[in-house]
Amino acid sequence: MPMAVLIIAGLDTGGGAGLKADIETVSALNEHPLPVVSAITYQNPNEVRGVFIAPPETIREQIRAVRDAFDIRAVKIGLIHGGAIEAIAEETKGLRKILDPVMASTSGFQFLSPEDVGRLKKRLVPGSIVTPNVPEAEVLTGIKINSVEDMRKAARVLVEELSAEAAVVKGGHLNFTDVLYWNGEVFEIPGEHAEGFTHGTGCAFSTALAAFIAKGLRLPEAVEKAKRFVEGAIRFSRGEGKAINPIWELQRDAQRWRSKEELGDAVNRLVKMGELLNRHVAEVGTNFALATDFNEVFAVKGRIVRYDKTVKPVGPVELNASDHLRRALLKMREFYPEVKAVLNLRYSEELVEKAKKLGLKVSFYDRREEPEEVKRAERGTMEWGIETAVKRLGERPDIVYHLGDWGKEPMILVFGSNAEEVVERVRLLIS
Ligand SMILES: Cc1ncc(COP(=O)(O)OP(=O)(O)O)c(N)n1
Ligand SMILES: Cc1nc(C(=O)O)sc1CCOP(=O)(O)O
Repeated sequence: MPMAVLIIAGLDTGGGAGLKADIETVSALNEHPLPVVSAITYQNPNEVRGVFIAPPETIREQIRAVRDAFDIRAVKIGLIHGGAIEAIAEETKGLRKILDPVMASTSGFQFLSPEDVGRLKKRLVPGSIVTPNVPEAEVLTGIKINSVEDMRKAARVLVEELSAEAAVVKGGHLNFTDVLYWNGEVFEIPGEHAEGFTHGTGCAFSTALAAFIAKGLRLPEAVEKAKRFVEGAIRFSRGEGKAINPIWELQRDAQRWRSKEELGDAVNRLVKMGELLNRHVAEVGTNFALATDFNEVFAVKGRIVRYDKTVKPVGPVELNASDHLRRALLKMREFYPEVKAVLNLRYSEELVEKAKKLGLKVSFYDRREEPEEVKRAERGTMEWGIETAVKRLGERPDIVYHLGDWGKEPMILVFGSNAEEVVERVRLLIS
């Protein structure tokens, strides 16, 4: 049965941080969110314009309503106002609290005054698991933090002098290592830089921590899992809200499933063109790649090869079963994100002419023009080639070909906005 997690936080109208991120986080981790609105912010992905503070009594009544009906296993406290601190402290007495001391937005809007910070230290830090980032830990402890050693000192002060149950000082602003001080022990949780949007990371981390605590995990394990959850939420973040994506795992898995099905069906239709396709299969084999919205790429393991008079896929459709096409596709998607699929055919003038006659947009690159530094680099040729072809045409190419080079087979790449479109283009080209 899902565990109830009480969330006291503000609403971000931009849909990036605050309650929306918190509710998604708890739901994604399969627990039950109990959202208590502490403030309504007027913000978009670029700026916080203002904030309406919920009166303390409305926060009190919201908490009471759910305390009376749910078995609350953890409380996450995010953006709050100084005036509500007393009510929150009273109404959450006896509950396990995770306090994200939100002081300012990344864009610079100040949520807590110095007096409010003083009240927070006195009334909510004691007994809570506090999750400050480096600037917040500096304000709370007065310690200047430039190293992991300084993070350890700050975490220790939060527990031993300010009476927190535990402190997690997050190293995102420093070196990605988080420092947990708990039960007299220091734990270092290393992390890695994840590429993506980071707005809302503090909210998602503390809420994921609350959800893992609600599941009954020991604190060090809960911190480790919350950190990995947030790394995924950054890596699989999406452009709309310019923020982390707490439901990344659900969306990623759904997209993986759909893409595998779509490509599998398309490969089946393609191999039905066996005899016609046979002579257009490249010497190195033909592969067929399909990208998800998260830029994960499926392809045919072992490629599609000639087989007697027909063709056959060597293995099944799998994630990361392509190197060349994956890189070509991802580069094309940097210019044209709507392009999702690509397939390679053996080069022939006949196919290029046919493509032009069909009205497809054709471009090319010449490997002999590849700059020396790209040639020397391990893996830059496909990316350079696609960029060159895109820039040469000045619009989205449907077909990109190259004439090969020493030891490199000439090739035609057929792009499409989905796997079916690529199959259809191949059908028209070879028929
Ligand atoms: C309603 C609301 N709550 C929290 C924040 C802070 O978000 P952000 O600036 O992205 O900082 P982190 O949560 O990522 O540390 C907010 N802007 N709005
Ligand atoms: C080997 C090769 N070179 C290509 C090119 O366009 O230059 S296409 C290709 C075949 C597909 O490779 P993969 O299975 O790594 O995607």
